[in-house]
Amino acid sequence: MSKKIKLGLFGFGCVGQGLYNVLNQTEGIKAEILKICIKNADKKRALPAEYFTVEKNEILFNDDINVVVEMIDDAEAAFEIVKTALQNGKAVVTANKKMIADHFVELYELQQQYNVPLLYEASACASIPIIRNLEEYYDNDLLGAVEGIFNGSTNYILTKIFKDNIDFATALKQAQDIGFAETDPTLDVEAYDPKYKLCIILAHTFGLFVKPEEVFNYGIQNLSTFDIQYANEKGYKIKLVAFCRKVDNKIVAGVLPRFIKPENKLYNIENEYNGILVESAFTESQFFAGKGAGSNPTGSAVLSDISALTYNYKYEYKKHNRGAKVELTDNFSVDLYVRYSTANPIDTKLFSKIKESYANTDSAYVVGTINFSDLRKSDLLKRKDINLIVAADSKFEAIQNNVASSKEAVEIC
Ligand SMILES: NC(=O)C1=CN([C@@H]2O[C@H](COP(=O)(O)OP(=O)(O)OC[C@H]3O[C@@H](n4cnc5c(N)ncnc54)[C@H](O)[C@@H]3O)[C@@H](O)[C@H]2O)C=CC1
Ligand SMILES: N[C@@H](CC=O)C(=O)O
Repeated sequence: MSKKIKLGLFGFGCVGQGLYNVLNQTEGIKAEILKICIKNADKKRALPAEYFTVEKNEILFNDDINVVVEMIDDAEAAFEIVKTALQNGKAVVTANKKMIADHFVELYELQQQYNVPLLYEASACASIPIIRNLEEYYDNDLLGAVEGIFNGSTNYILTKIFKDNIDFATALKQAQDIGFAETDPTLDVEAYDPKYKLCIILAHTFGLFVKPEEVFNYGIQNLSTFDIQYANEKGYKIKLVAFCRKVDNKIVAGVLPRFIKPENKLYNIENEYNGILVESAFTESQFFAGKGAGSNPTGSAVLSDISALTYNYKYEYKKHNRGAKVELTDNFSVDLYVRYSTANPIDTKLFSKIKESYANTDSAYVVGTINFSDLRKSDLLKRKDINLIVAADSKFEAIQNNVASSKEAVEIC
């Protein structure tokens, strides 16, 4: 795109205002905001009224606007906006991971059909430039795993709980007030938001398009003081970790809380920061960290995409287009801590090996090896008196034989 960038924005909330700020302060890029489509016309805003409209077609069918930037909090409305913009030959930049994950294949096809770029660096871990790195830097490397902290709000909450002794509800309220949390914060707390980001990462890491429903997510909604005490006694922190990893030529993926030891790079990733570990055959291991939520950091990722459009950058979905033949599997084992109430014991036959167990009058836990596929079918996931946390040194082992191995007796001490 050699001509000057004329922007039409959708949404002027946390990210929209961040983009406005960074555009005003940056040097070099020639981009001008022509119109901003908002939902609520009555809100007081710092810009002159002529910038704003509530009529989306004033942007979507405006011939002077060549780039649409979508930053609203409604995934379905966002999809309609993005689809129409692409169909009208307008390049699109979006921060909306839910919209992308829910409509990934349609969005991929729209880009091919209309030959217009759709860029979304801000959608996965905000200011960390992970998508373009997976596409470009790791073009010819052999990626083995990408995992890390993909959600700023839950990391902020966990940091406040572990470092500042602030309770969950207060920390969540703070994350909402600063603008880190989604409009529906259960998307953060129950790990849907990092799962949407993981769906995006999976496409650019392994060439795999998956529906969000196919990917497992378990958040920090059931975290109790018992779990926090257990972590503190062991010298661990708890972090919500998204992972995708090639195991025996299949891909294991999901989001679950994990106990993190001090020597793990994720241990010192605090507040709204995210951290991403990339493992590949040639680089072996690399680590990226940066702000994963917030107004200017996310605005900066959007700005970077707008800038990339000036040199005609588009995603080529290289791993997918090379014909990557990989699929998701649940057939792997993981070491899991399961905390439950003694009044309602769990079926310990689910574990092929129990490594640790404990019970007091109210609460009990076991740490043991569990088949992920059995876990997904079990009633453990529905119970509110239970919390699941991946053990600190757990590996993802492929299960060669699906027949449950002999169960070891549980010793409650
Ligand atoms: N807040 C953050 O740190 C980050 C947010 N994102 C994503 O960016 C998007 C925007 O997030 P925020 O700015 O935080 O949300 P926000 O709630 O602060 O702002 C969204 C704005 O969009 C407006 N809106 C809703 N529907 C609309 C429509 N049909 N037309 C025009 N305006 C409409 C709302 O009234 C609101 O003002 C979301 O998809 C979010 O997941 C991505 C990375 C980081
Ligand atoms: N709600 C999200 C915002 C950024 O993607 C988060 O907390 O990470």
